[in-house]
Amino acid sequence: MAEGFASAAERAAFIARLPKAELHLHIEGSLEPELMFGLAQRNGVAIPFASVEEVREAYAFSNLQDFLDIYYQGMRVLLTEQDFYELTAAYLARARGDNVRHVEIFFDPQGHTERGVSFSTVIAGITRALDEAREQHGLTSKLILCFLRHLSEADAEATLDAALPFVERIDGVGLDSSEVGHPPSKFERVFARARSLGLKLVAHAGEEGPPAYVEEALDLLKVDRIDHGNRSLEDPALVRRLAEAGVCLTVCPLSNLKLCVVDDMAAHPLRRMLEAGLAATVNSDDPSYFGGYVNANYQAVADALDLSRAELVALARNSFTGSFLEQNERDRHLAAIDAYA
Ligand code: HPA
Ligand SMILES: [Zn+2]
Repeated sequence: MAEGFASAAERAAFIARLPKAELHLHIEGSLEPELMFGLAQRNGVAIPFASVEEVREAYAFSNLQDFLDIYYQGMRVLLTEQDFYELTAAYLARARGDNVRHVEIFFDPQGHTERGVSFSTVIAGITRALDEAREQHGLTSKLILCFLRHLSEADAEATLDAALPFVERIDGVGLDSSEVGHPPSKFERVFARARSLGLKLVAHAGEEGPPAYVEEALDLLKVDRIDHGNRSLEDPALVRRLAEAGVCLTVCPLSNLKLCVVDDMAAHPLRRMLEAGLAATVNSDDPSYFGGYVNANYQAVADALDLSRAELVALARNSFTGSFLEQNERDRHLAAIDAYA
């Protein structure tokens, strides 16, 4: 047992009550099978599953694309403002239950607008739930619009145009979907425009793609954070650069296992990242599809790697220092972690 914990149960209780932020969460990836069924029925959308159990059985993936195919199919049940509200409210309730104090949520507007759902419908439903959580529970949030990298840069530009009337509600842009063959360089111009609008910038890189994609995200897109970043470890010079610049990595242990980015949780690189001085964090990515929300991710990787109290505290601290919260807000959360630990 790692230093400081008498048992696995004691570590689980420590994780459960540790204040944390979640920085890598696709709201469409929090669609639980029960809600998928309910919305399919309410909206008259056909889904190729007979039961909730059948849906869960379909969640066996051998790579990112396997997952994406089912993820885009799942989101087809989301049609109305109320649907997006219920989706987001359900995630926020789970996050609160995990003692998450701040969330930075991705959404994929192109997955909806291409089906005829308007940008305003999507953003109205999501922000209604975010505002409610802030007012009722003090759970703060930022919203990050992701461009689908398997589509063209022109499509991303059109999506940024569609976002302009709502830019006050959007804190940043990101890049997700099929990574290999769609390098960050493909989106250099649209990221430059987002930057000129004052938006924060993030990108998925080094999940399946090579370390060079992480470098491109830094050099060409000028991102503030790297989502995943696992394959950075293959390049010692890149590791040194990320560590020296304090670039936050939003790591997703259960996602990595489910998408075969790691073969075994015991081989997960999280401790190696911390030992290399990287600002790694723990996140759930698509919790409904990958088998757990943020505490389940901390739990799975902490058990497999026998993480210590100090390592868990470092991960939680990194989640706030890597967030887009204002400095005084970050300091308030860091003080809460110090008081708890
Ligand atoms: O883990 C992911 N990687 C890339 N695209 C995604 N879209 C949702 N989740 C993911
Ligand atoms: Zn992701």
